[in-house]
Amino acid sequence: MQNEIKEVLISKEQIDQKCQEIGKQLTEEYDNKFPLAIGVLKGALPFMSDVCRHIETHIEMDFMDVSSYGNEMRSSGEVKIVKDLNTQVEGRDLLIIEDIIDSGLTLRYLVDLFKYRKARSIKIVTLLDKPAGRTADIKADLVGFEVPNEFVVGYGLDYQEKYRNLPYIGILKPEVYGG
Ligand SMILES: O=P(O)(O)OC[C@H]1O[C@H](OP(=O)(O)OP(=O)(O)O)[C@H](O)[C@@H]1O
Ligand code: HPA
Ligand SMILES: [Mg+2]
Repeated sequence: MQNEIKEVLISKEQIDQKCQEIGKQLTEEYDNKFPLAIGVLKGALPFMSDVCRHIETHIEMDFMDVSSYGNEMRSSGEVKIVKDLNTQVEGRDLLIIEDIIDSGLTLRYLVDLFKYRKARSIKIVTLLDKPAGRTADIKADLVGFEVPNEFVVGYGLDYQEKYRNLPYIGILKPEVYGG
């Protein structure tokens, strides 16, 4: 698996450090507010797991499984809900946890959905932001790292369901995707 990576963009140590910093900020922001932290599966799983362990105030956790990339490197443009929340969001302070904002279509869809469901507040934290990919109008409240306009994998992010278990963020060798 490791020999299929062309370049490590963000190391495990950088990610660990960032999770600590973001956890500290979220602790201050949500102290005594009992927010609902919503992990967007599957990509956000490692980031949510690591960042939540640095939040030192009560939070509730739920998950939404949405998919728009399938096995492709471009968004299909259609966000499919694979699994909805189990929790009512009306009147709640929501913290959406994402691995990456690329086109922004996934988050645009989710934010509109949670507004319609009458959330009290909605904030977005994302490990990665790829501004050059943006087609929808959406911005995160907290961003870990900006990434260039390349397809990245690792730490939750997949190419054809592989590489999610890498501990760092990297770029694949072109031959892996037949480039
Ligand atoms: O800003 P966007 O262009 O919408 O891209 C971001 C979304 O795409 C990926 O999910 P994907 O649909 O691949 O599902 P997955 O998390 O299960 O891999 C990623 O995990 C984000 O949720
Ligand atoms: N890598 C993996 N999954 C993604 C990406 C990416 O760069 N952008 C949106 N989903
Ligand atoms: Mg994916």
